[in-house]
Amino acid sequence: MSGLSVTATGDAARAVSAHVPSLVADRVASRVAAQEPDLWGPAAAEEAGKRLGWVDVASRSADLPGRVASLREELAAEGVDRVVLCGMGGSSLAPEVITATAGVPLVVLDGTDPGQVRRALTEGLERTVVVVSSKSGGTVETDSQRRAFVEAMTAAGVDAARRVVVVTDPGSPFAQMARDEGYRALFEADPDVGGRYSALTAFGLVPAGLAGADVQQLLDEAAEALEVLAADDEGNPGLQLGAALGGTDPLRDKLVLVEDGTPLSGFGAWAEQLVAESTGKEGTGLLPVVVAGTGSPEVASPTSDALVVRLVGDDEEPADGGGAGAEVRTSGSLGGQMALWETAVAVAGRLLGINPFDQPDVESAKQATRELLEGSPETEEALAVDGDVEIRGTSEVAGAATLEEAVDALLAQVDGDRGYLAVMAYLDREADADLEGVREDLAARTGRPVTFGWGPRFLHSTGQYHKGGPATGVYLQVTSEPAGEDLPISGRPFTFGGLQRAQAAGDAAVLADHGRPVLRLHLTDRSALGRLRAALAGADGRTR
Ligand SMILES: O=P(O)(O)OC[C@H]1O[C@](O)(CO)[C@@H](O)[C@@H]1O
Repeated sequence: MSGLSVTATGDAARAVSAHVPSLVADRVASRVAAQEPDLWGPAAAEEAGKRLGWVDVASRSADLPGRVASLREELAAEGVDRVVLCGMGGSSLAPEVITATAGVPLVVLDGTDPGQVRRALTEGLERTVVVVSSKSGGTVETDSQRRAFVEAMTAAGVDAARRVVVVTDPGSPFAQMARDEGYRALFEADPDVGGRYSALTAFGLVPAGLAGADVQQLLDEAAEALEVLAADDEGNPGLQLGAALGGTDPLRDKLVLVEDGTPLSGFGAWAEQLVAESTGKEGTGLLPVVVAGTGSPEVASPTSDALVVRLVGDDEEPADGGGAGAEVRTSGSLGGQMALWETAVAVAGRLLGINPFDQPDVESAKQATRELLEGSPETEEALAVDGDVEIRGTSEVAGAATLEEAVDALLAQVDGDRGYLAVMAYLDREADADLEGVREDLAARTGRPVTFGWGPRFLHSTGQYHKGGPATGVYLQVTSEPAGEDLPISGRPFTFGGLQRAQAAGDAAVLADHGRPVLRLHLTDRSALGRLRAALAGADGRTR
């Protein structure tokens, strides 16, 4: 028994009835398990041919729990018990949910905010091991974080080479660097598994295992689930969830994810990347909307284009199959749920007619950032300055003279039937965490789904959907001067603050090129956050 459960109601149940029989007839489950690359059309076959290794992850990762446990013991004997993970997207989201669910501490550094980076650098360096994770070995945020740690450790008299563990693909620049620098350990990951499918490879298991999570158990859970998920059977939960995700008609493309009794902690952020980067392309896809709880507007009164997915506990009563709206409930162990969602997203990709294994629109923002880093960081004149807030943006917000007017102008662009608002905050996701509360305010204010992402983290998640998915979004970007001093990056001509601003400007430029309405608010003093929050909440009682 895998303990996996998927139940669907309303339109989701109808999608299951409509699609699962043909998925079974086409032997989709067993063909995914056999790693047949032709399930997503001829154009996707080459990529799929090197991206399906996750289906036998339990055997591919079999040596990892032992290797990680030995390294953890060695480090503990040296008094090293604080684990920091530097990595973005698929290289950090899985360890975050694994350790949060296991209740073991892991410092996840997946940002470039100078204050956030500095904090990670100043707490307990003498007992810290840093896991530097990047599949490509070329991600600028991760390399910058590594440089910062090496410099800070060296300055503190700690032998940095003994404290850096690298996880990367064989042959990547990071693999070479780990050898050249003599870093403590190099874990070469499985190249046949893509970043967002890599939860149960070295990317998820090394940092989580070093932090003390039971990674062998995760693999056992996944192995058990993958057997069930390989069956050409109408009861296969992977086919059911895949059909519910990709097969509603018309497509309910706002996927509202809510923890509702699940023992898993933070699963939504991991699933968000898997779903958004896998499906958001060619003008279609599913927008994950991760909400705080069942009282959130998108759950309490779902819009007609929403599919609500409740992550429930194992003893939850199954929902009945009829009714209006659309809901799905899933439950099961963490390793099982990871395998379930990976399978379901691959199945949904087939139904949506896209290649779930590429991310064609991510590179454009990276390229725009590189150009800005090589030139001047901010070239766009402010349209208006209101106190400590500089206002920039596309033509839709050009007439605004005040912060409130600019916000109103942007919100007026949210389409009442299919639209969504994405808030993208390039701030310190720990110190400025309160800002996340505006998500609910804006959802109530607009009556539409609202996403909230911390930059640059979201660029490796919903960023693909923003550019490649349907043109139904409007975008609110928040940047700020650093709360304290900016932080140089050793050996680089730019600072963490400069990198953060360049990533924001680069992404905004690409969104504008795609014809998306964008409002950019830059706080010249971070104390203006309170005012910003009030303006977004519509604290003066204005609603649309
Ligand atoms: O592991 P890497 O190569 O540093 O990439 C991090 C993330 O960046 C992306 O490649 C693109 O955003 C993701 O797919 C990936 O998980």
